[in-house]
Amino acid sequence: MSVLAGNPPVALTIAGSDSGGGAGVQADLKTFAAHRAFGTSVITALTAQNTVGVRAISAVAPEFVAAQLEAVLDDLPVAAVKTGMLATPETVALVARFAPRLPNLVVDPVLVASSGDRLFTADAERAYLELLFPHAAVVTPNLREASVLLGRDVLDADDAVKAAADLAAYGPRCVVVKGGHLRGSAEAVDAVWFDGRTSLMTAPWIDTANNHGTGCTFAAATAANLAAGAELPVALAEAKTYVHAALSRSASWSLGAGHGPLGWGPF
Ligand SMILES: Nc1ncnc2c1ncn2[C@@H]1O[C@H](COP(=O)(O)OP(=O)(O)O)[C@@H](O)[C@H]1O
Ligand SMILES: Cc1ncc(COP(=O)(O)OP(=O)(O)O)c(N)n1
Repeated sequence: MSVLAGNPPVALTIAGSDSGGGAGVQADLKTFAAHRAFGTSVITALTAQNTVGVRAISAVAPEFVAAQLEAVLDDLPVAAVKTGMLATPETVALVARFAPRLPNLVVDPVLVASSGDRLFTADAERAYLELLFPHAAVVTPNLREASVLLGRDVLDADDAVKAAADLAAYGPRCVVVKGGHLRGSAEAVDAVWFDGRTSLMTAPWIDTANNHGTGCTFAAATAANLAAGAELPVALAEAKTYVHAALSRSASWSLGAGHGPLGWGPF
């Protein structure tokens, strides 16, 4: 048994609960643990969800989200933060007010689950752009989220490159437009805008239906790497490698009738 010398880095997820354990807070805490970060959580919504879809959502009142944030931040040395499902524009505004206390802020603007179920108030997405993006170290929309945020189609790698640059105008230090829903390529391609330049980040494509929670896992791994002191480009590259490994581990599992979870480890 190995014993850690000193304290582990502390990471915080501000996100919704996925009862099925594949996405949301559950995915984030498992990802933090796999990175040897001490995970803390502020829950913004409960979802009754499984590998097939989302059956019901109950948003947590913003005052109670604030109470959770105060409790964690008043006591624990949080070194990086990931936001996932924030559910309502009121909660986006609240998290933005806490931004000065949220170091290394990774914003995954969760709007719609891959199952097609909405996870954020319709037509209120500008709250993300105007209130939260300016505080982010990195924002990580998928293709559909980039489309909704920009009000135009983002369908292929060229569109993703342009979208990353356009979203950067809202003030985050870095933008990753994730290409996990691009089809017909041997590679999983993401567009990254950083320091005024756009590049592509790639990994071999894993052919599996067990892809529920890839976005949560990527953002949480990035936050865990930042909490451990990694520079942003390294944090992103290592998160990409980790998602690939986690997808490989669970590729042949059959947990649930729909899109199954990732193998975060140590399985
Ligand atoms: N089948 C796959 N094989 C390899 N990488 C993947 C696969 N699906 C998604 N990814 C990667 O997982 C990360 C999350 O992307 P994506 O699935 O688009 O996010 P979301 O879950 O938010 O829709 C990205 O780095 C993407 O390239
Ligand atoms: C509670 C909760 N949060 C986030 C998601 C979306 O997860 P994500 O990894 O972005 O994507 P998919 O698994 O839907 O592809 C969720 N479903 N539930």
